[in-house]
Amino acid sequence: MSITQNYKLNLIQWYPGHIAKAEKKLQEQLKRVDVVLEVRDARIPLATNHPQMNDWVGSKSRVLVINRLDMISPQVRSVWENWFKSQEQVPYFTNAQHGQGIAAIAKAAQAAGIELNKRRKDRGMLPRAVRAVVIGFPNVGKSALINRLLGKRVVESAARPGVTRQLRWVRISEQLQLLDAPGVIPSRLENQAAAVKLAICDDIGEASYDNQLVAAAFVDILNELQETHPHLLPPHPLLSRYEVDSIIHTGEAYLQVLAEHRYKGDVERAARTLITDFRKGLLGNIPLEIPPH
Ligand SMILES: Nc1nc2c(ncn2[C@@H]2O[C@H](COP(=O)(O)OP(=O)(O)OP(=O)(O)O)[C@@H](O)[C@H]2O)c(=O)[nH]1
Repeated sequence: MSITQNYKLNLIQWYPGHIAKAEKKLQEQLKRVDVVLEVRDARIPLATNHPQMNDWVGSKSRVLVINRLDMISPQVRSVWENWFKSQEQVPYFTNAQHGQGIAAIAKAAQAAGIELNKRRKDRGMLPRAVRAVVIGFPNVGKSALINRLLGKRVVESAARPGVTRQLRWVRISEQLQLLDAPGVIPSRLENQAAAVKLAICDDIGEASYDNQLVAAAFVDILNELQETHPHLLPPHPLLSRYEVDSIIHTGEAYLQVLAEHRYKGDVERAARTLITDFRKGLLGNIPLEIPPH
């Protein structure tokens, strides 16, 4: 059992109506496509998986995109690659900000079209372009991925989700067309260990939370990983940046010590700085999850 499961975060639940509405919108999008491009955050590939995903995708083809490749080390990428392989899944690693790995995504989606058109031909139907949608948790890089696939900006990156508008198809190639709006997976906050990781990575959408609890959980996760997998982390990431090491402290105690050392005792400022520095990559490439055994 992970340390973070002991945290009771003050995460505000989405209203049930809100979740139902988001799920309905997602279903509307999924209904229209042959292929689902599912985007996850490379720092937390498991917390950015939704327990209902298999049901939603059903028998459609699925391309598993692990985005923010630049935020994990090559070693961490490699252990995830092996783990997904052991689960009989193929992960496609991307950096949607700079365009790495994008061509392989388009190719994988198009490959699904070959099967599709074989079936159509058998039924005497004309071939058509394969239809796809990009889905994922808030802020994982869905819009950036769509824009990269298109090679131009059609979707406002970082636009707030929830605005209803007409679904439109955009053509990526002769063989592939894409819904221009990404599908947002509604947060499920029952799993607090996953929720805290989503909050640390800013992948949780419109929920509010206690910065100090989130920052303390971050330090606890980091300490745990430093003990179990030191070779997968940068050496002493907090000591290097703040001149105070975390390893001898609990997350909560570390915030106090850091606040005293650098922020005149302002614990909230220490917490916000920690989270922001992590999100900006200023602490180095730190994964918050490594594959389970
Ligand atoms: N470092 C890094 N940043 C990325 C990457 N992909 C996207 N981003 C950035 O992450 C932020 C969120 O990206 P978006 O494309 O808006 O994410 P989204 O999933 O569409 O977000 P919502 O609209 O909130 O659901 C933006 O500032 C992007 O520039 C990546 O691979 N690496």
